Amino acid sequence: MLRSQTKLFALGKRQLCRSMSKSCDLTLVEVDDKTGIATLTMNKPPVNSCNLEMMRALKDSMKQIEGNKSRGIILTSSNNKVFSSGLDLNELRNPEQERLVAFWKELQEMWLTLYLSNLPTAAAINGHALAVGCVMASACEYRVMLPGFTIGIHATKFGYVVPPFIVNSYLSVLPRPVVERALLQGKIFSTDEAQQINLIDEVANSKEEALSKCASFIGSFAEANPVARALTKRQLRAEFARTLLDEPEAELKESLEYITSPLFQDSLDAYLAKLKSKNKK
Ligand SMILES: CCCCCCCCCC/C=C\CC(=O)SCCNC(=O)CCNC(=O)[C@H](O)C(C)(C)COP(=O)(O)OP(=O)(O)OC[C@H]1O[C@@H](n2cnc3c(N)ncnc32)[C@H](O)[C@@H]1OP(=O)(O)O
Repeated sequence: MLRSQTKLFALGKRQLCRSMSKSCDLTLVEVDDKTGIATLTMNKPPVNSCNLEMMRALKDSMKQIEGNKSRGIILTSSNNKVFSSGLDLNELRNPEQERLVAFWKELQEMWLTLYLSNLPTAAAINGHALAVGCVMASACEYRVMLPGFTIGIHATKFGYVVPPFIVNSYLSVLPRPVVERALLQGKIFSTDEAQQINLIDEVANSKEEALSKCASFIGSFAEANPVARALTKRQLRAEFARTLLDEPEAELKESLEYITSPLFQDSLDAYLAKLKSKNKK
């Protein structure tokens, strides 16, 4: 702990906060003293799956960064193979009602916090970004990805209906016909394919380069008035966030009904068994 803090200071970075779970720091926030840009690192082994605590940690970290007058947020991962594997599927399997409600509300709030952040946001995608991993990257304003990884929302492949706000995440970066085809096919894109359709903005050859490209993007707003920028962004994005801003309870109800249905639970069982069996072969 002390050694890593010393290293952060040597790099001219301040450690703003750590969101702790019982056994590890779920998120790490470092602010570059020179640029004022905060790097928010997802740090939930093994694959940054988003359970209730992880999404709460992400939301709290983003709010803390906004409150500390940082100039922008770069979202990345401490795992050099996986940016995020999306929702923690164990949260959806035979869920206890109270926890499921808290979990889904946290997903809604985490997404709104990122999508409507007052600050410029960028994702340094240094590993696979699947399902909600892709949704988080798409909620940022800019995406830089390393080669050799995959990104996409493959929900329909394993029997999940894609909720409207997740559709909207895609719609804010991709043209409608591309979104329709990608979601209906459950398409997972390689880095090259993602660049071709503009799901990502740039490719970088290392995490450092990705962080630097994200920082340059955030720096491009240096001349913009932060309040005018934030309010304009909110106006531009409000339409896609409307369902969750106006009717979160209705979206929650619809999702809970679907998640607890035998149809969903059966396909989840089969999918989880397939995922686990991969490691037993
Ligand atoms: C209108 C009605 C609305 C209804 C709405 C309801 C439906 C909502 C659905 C919305 C859509 C999507 C939401 C999601 O995000 S679902 C999550 C989907 N994610 C995945 O399918 C990712 C699966 N994981 C992988 O493909 C790979 O793990 C990886 C990310 C490519 C990494 O590969 P790896 O070889 O490095 O690691 P691996 O050995 O596979 O995994 C390590 C252990 O982690 C477990 N694990 C992986 N991903 C998850 C996950 N998402 N949740 C829980 N657990 C996960 C994996 O099983 C390994 O465990 P173990 O070591 O074998 O025990």
